Amino acid sequence: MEGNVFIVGLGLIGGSIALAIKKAHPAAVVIGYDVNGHQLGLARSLKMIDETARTLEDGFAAADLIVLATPVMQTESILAAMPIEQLKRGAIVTDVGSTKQRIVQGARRLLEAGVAFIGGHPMAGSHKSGVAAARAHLFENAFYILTPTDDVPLERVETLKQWLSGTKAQFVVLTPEEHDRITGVISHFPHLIAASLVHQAREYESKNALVSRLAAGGFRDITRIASSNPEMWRDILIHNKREMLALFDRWMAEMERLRSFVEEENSIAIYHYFLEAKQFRDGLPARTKGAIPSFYDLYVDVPDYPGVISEVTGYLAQENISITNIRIIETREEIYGVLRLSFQSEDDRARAKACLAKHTNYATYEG
Ligand SMILES: NC(=O)C1=CN([C@@H]2O[C@H](COP(=O)(O)OP(=O)(O)OC[C@H]3O[C@@H](n4cnc5c(N)ncnc54)[C@H](O)[C@@H]3O)[C@@H](O)[C@H]2O)C=CC1
Ligand SMILES: O=C(O)C(=O)Cc1ccc(O)cc1
Repeated sequence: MEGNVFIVGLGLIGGSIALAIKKAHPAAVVIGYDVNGHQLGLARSLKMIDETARTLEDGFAAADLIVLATPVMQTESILAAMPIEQLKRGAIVTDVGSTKQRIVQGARRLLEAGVAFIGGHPMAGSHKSGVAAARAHLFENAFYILTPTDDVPLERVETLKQWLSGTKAQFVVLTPEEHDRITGVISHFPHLIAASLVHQAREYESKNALVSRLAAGGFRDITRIASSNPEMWRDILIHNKREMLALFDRWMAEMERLRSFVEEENSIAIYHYFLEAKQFRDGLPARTKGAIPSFYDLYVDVPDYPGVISEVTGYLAQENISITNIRIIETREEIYGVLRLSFQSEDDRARAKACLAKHTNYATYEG
């Protein structure tokens, strides 16, 4: 597609969207703006954007597609101040915020003026922030939720999907209310729980320094998301306050129930509690695309020396096994690190496992 795309907020998500748009639409001109001059300069020097806008107004006036990739509170303020009369006729406005009701509500003034605002939320990301962590493939295989209101013609939604086709995400249309309810339970509330578990461990740590040294395995898995950006999550929780409060009530009632099982040493109830949770979790569509993007992961214990990643990827390349994602997980011990390789299919993962067993003695396990 051709035209001007204006991306406001060149961080992890804005940068990744810019890369995906440039990849799919080389003829488009991607213009960027960020209040942080360093992020903006970096995006320009990494060639994620073609131009920088001097002011927000300059960018808005030039754009056929406007992508607001700022933290949710800022997105609300930008929408409130957007000079509607200066927008191009037919321009589409979207955002990438993790919450939707307040943002779509804030965009009502655009919708009332006939501007197509289509709320968006790519359901993938990272605990990292900033443009340096942006990747064109960040959203590959992930769900990308769109929340158009009834006033937006379907054909505009299709145009937006085409603009975003380079994300290789799977689009799902929901109402803003459905979006906030679902993401509340699977994403927002879990961040809160993860942070609270870390607080609990930290309190114990003050009594026994061994706590953090022994914190491994399950604790690290369940608290990974506590390393996310605190400002971003503060704003998300406030935006989705209504759902959070409802979830707090349910969670506390659930904890009371569970507490009583333990207090009464009700082994049958405890066993069933774990069993039912296991059955539901094991049955999540991990083999297809879940709400949290899932891949066929293979964990490889690799010695911590330079070049080990290219060694591993080199063997896989020799056998034409393609990797959709690669990540180094925090080193668990001094000598070994864990490399997480993601594949598109079970078959690719099995081939990779066999390939690495043939060429190396690194332990592998599926995740
Ligand atoms: N980080 C993640 O994993 C995901 C984040 N999101 C959503 O994407 C949005 C952006 O998040 P990230 O890219 O992670 O954050 P980030 O911190 O990496 O980037 C945000 C950028 O917006 C800029 N910014 C802030 N206020 C601005 C303003 N008024 N005008 C122009 N630029 C401004 C900041 O300087 C920063 O460069 C948030 O709304 C978040 O809810 C959605 C999916 C995943
Ligand atoms: O890294 C993780 O597990 C995340 O939770 C990433 C993420 C963060 C915010 C979103 O709105 C969607 C996905």
